[in-house]
Amino acid sequence: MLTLDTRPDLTGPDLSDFSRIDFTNGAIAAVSGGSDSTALLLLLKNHLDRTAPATRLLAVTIDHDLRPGSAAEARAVASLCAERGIAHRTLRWSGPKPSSGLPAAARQARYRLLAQAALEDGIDLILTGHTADDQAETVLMRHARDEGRGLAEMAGRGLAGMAPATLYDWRHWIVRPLLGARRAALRAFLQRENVGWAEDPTNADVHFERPRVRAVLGEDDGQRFAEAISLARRVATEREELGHRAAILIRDFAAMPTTGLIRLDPAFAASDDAPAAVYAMRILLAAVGGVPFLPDEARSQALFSRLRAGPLCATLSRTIVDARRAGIFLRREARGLPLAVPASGDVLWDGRRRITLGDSSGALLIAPLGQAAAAKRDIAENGTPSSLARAARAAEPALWRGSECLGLAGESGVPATVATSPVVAPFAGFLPSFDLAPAAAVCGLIGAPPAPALPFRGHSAGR
Ligand SMILES: Nc1ncnc2c1ncn2[C@@H]1O[C@H](COP(=O)(O)OP(=O)(O)OP(=O)(O)O)[C@@H](O)[C@H]1O
Repeated sequence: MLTLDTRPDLTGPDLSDFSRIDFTNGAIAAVSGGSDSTALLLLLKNHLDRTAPATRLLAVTIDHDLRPGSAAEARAVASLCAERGIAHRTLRWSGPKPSSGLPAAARQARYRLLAQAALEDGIDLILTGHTADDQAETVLMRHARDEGRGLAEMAGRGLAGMAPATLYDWRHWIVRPLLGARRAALRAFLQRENVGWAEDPTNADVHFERPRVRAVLGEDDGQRFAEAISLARRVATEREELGHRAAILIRDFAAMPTTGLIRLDPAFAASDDAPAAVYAMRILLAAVGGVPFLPDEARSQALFSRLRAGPLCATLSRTIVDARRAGIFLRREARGLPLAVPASGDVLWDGRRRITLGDSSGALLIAPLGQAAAAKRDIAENGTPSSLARAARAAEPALWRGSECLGLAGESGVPATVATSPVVAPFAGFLPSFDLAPAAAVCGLIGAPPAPALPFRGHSAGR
């Protein structure tokens, strides 16, 4: 099981956090030029020089183009890399910047550009310099949003903080080898090495939430820091354990009788492990609805209690839950399905399907199959109520030429160049390593491609 290493001190050459990472296919170090990521770069370089000097190492700096000094900071990283014989690239976030939610948009752009560099250079592993300080700040910020709950109470899963590894876009592993390190220790290391770093003025700008939390963390004697880290450790362990139990329930009780329709055995609602059942249900609701986040816990609990009480039909997370004697059926609601889009390129459709379209004629469209076309299709006789199977099919993506429906991908009449593959919606963008087990269970259920194995020695996907 992956847990946070909170050793407060580290010295460069003895840093052990790299030793379990599999560098076979090279690594990208995400280096802003700040102290943490500069230390990451030098520690990593030392480690690779000692253990695997032939490893491909690429440092990537994202120039967010938000401050006048950002290009110069990127150049400073480039010259440090040149001195140390490390390949380096700068990628610029060009285009319009939003007037609100800037930190979140910058973060999104940063990951997108890092992934672009990874793709272009054929390296899947990305390392960032997040530290134990970042972790404590993240946990306290999330906790502040969880108003009304005491720090010791059953905490939301977000309080697990950042995972040691997160799969981005179901493709690139982002690993955070310095999560156990304190920023002060990293700065001391850089000072010993005589290497400077850039100070980002936004880090001290109290208009932003993180610098405010950072200031609070610096106020006491490390008490709040220690509490936040130990909370994160505890919640991370609980979250992984709950995920494993939810995965077992999904494997034991869930099936997909037809595309787009999930059936839970009625015994699911009678499960002894109600917390795991609610968690499994939240994950399935998000997956069926094509939503990147889990539905609200309290509403999900209420729905689960009603499921225990008997038949119902309810909607949550864009998913219709239809519980009857034949089973508990989940399907995408018809409301809010995507409008017709031209069939070309690579599309994430409705958050649920990755569609690759080889058509460049411009004559084909992707749109929901719809009720009329679904009514004309044969439905397999497998005990599933045909009305439910048809309703689920109606919300599936189909290929159209004008008003003529060519059918669903994979059917005869649909060009073989059109391929569709299911997506595990709540984890498709970011899959924290805490959640590997339930993600693997949903993958198996809906036939999505498995997540690439964790880049740690001795680990495989799903554990
Ligand atoms: N502009 C950037 N270019 C490349 N990587 C970045 C950039 N900004 C952040 N990162 C990566 O994300 C991590 C966490 O980001 P955060 O914003 O906390 O760092 P920072 O304060 O900008 O810099 P540092 O972590 O180096 O002190 C960094 O350690 C780094 O690995």
